[in-house]
Amino acid sequence: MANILVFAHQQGDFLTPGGKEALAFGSRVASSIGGEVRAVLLGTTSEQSAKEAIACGASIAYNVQNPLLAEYNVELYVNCLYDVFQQTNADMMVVSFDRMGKDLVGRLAARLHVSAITEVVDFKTNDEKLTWIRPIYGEKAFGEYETTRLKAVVGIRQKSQDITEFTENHIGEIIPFEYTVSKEEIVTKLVVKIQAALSDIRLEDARIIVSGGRGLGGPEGFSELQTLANLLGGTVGASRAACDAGWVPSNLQVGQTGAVVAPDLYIAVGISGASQHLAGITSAKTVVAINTDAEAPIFKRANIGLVADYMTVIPALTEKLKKVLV
Ligand SMILES: Cc1cc2nc3c(=O)[nH]c(=O)nc-3n(C[C@H](O)[C@H](O)[C@H](O)COP(=O)(O)OP(=O)(O)OC[C@H]3O[C@@H](n4cnc5c(N)ncnc54)[C@H](O)[C@@H]3O)c2cc1C
Repeated sequence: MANILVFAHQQGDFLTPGGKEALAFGSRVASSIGGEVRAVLLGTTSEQSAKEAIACGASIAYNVQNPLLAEYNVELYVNCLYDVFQQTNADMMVVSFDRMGKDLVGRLAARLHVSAITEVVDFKTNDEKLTWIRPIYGEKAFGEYETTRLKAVVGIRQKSQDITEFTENHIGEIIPFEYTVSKEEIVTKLVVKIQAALSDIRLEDARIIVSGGRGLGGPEGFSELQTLANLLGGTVGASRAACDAGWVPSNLQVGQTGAVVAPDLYIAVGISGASQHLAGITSAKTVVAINTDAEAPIFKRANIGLVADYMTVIPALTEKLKKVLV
């Protein structure tokens, strides 16, 4: 019977959507190949998130209570997850491939000497082989990758799993897990924390995103997008070109190498719509594009398109909305 260990990442007392997705995926694999899901929670002081992990399908939730783990540190997290994996004889580790997962998956797989499979959205089983499915070529195709043995660290693509079907009635056990480390042993130290985001709403959780690209011509344009986003109760995103230019912090980047988002409304302003950008917005419900170039690829993805200069459209739209909403 396979022992599938899931890193159930929590924020405060609750699991993150990514942590729940990883549990949902682990549960699907477990019921398909015959196995059980165990969750590992790092740095928790309350049992609330461990109970949630059990409601999400875990038969055991290992609660690693160490105050040094309260703050994310890649070195500590890899060491601790490695210990839990080895000591619980796990066969496979499932991790959400969110920002933290992108940091962890490769390092953990290297430590464990197992395969790392990233951006996984689905799987198939046949003849004791597992086939992992992940988008390739900027979502234009899906690749299938076989592993002949279970041992692997699997990174689940964000927003790819259904997390609506959990039941509070699932029964499981919370087991405290001892992980000891002294401050002196930690090589990587957090020196300073810099508040980078323009908004408190995480891109991955936002219902409305107003995103800007190189077409804004500079950082000033982003203040206008911020005003519009605030009015709509949303947040600001950006293309890689705008982030690379230093106009906004890189944590606002949407796309293949940035955040994968699934808002109800995505307003792309001065963004051409390169495949790498579109890879981050495949799950956006309604896309509005504002671009001066009628041939820009973003219009193929957009539900509503305006061939116009953003400098005329955004202030007019903001004024109109102020009258209606404020
Ligand atoms: C491996 C790899 C990974 C990548 N990952 C990402 C990623 O995660 N996210 C990402 O975004 N990119 C990514 N890129 C970069 C991507 O290929 C594009 O270069 C980038 O998305 C372009 O950004 P942009 O649309 O802002 O700029 P541009 O392509 O330069 O487009 C600017 C647009 O603004 C329009 N415009 C100009 N003036 C105005 C105006 N006044 N009003 C309205 N519109 C105007 C122009 O017509 C144009 O369409 C990646 C590239 C590689 C190679």
